[in-house]
Amino acid sequence: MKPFIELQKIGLDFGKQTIFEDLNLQVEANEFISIIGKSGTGKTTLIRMIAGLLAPTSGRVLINGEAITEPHKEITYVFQKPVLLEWRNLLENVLLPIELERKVTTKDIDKAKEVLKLVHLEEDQAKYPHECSGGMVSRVSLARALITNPKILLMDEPFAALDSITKEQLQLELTQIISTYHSTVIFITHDIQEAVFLSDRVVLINENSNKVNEFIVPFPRPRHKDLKFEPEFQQLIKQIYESLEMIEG
Ligand SMILES: Nc1ncnc2c1ncn2[C@@H]1O[C@H](COP(=O)(O)OP(=O)(O)OP(=O)(O)O)[C@@H](O)[C@H]1O
Repeated sequence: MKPFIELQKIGLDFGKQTIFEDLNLQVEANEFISIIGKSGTGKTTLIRMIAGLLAPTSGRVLINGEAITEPHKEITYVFQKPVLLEWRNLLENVLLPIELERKVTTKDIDKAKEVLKLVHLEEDQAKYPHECSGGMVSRVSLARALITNPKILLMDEPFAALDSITKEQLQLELTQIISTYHSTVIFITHDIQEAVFLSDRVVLINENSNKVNEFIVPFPRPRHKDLKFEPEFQQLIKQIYESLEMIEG
């Protein structure tokens, strides 16, 4: 079976700086993978290429066997720093991707309310961004990504700025949401525990941004937060940590 997302022999230079030399990666449909690597290894650059926002210098990015040359309708990008429009309430912010394409219908409004409910913000839809906590802003950003039913969700450290309790709640919500939406997810994080808890596979990349190691996460879904205290879970974190230490030197 051909992979849903395939990076074939990717090379990328920014001027004299080589970011990728020969990166190969395959992602199956409905798979959740996390990418971990030291700051500056090219993780954001990698998902910008998958999003069609940046062309590789050599090699190809294929989605469902077709080369990506521009932003793709079925891909949604959740940024590191969520950007909400301050003059629009939360419901209106969630509706933005639809409005940029066409006239909003009552069905769209119902759908926006449904995704806001999924992220536990149904009571807050009339609030404005300045009235929201960091966790709420991240939830709105996730709801806005879901309204288009994306086949592929690219998430760039979406929870990095949150406190650990809020982060944990959002991780649990994300696992539930993904099982409802059947999206394929590529998730960037610096947090090994987060990567293991959320993913089917954790991919480590190094300084030359060539994939160096990957770890299959064998725990069945749905995953409960107590999984984090299981010895097998801790053992896998240790293995990834040691592998990361080795590639970072
Ligand atoms: N548009 C660009 N033009 C030139 N250089 C760039 C551009 N975008 C990124 N870079 C450089 O490419 C390298 C990789 O950047 P990238 O943001 O992908 O790293 P990252 O692994 O996501 O880092 P972090 O973990 O800190 O977010 C960095 O050295 C960065 O300065």
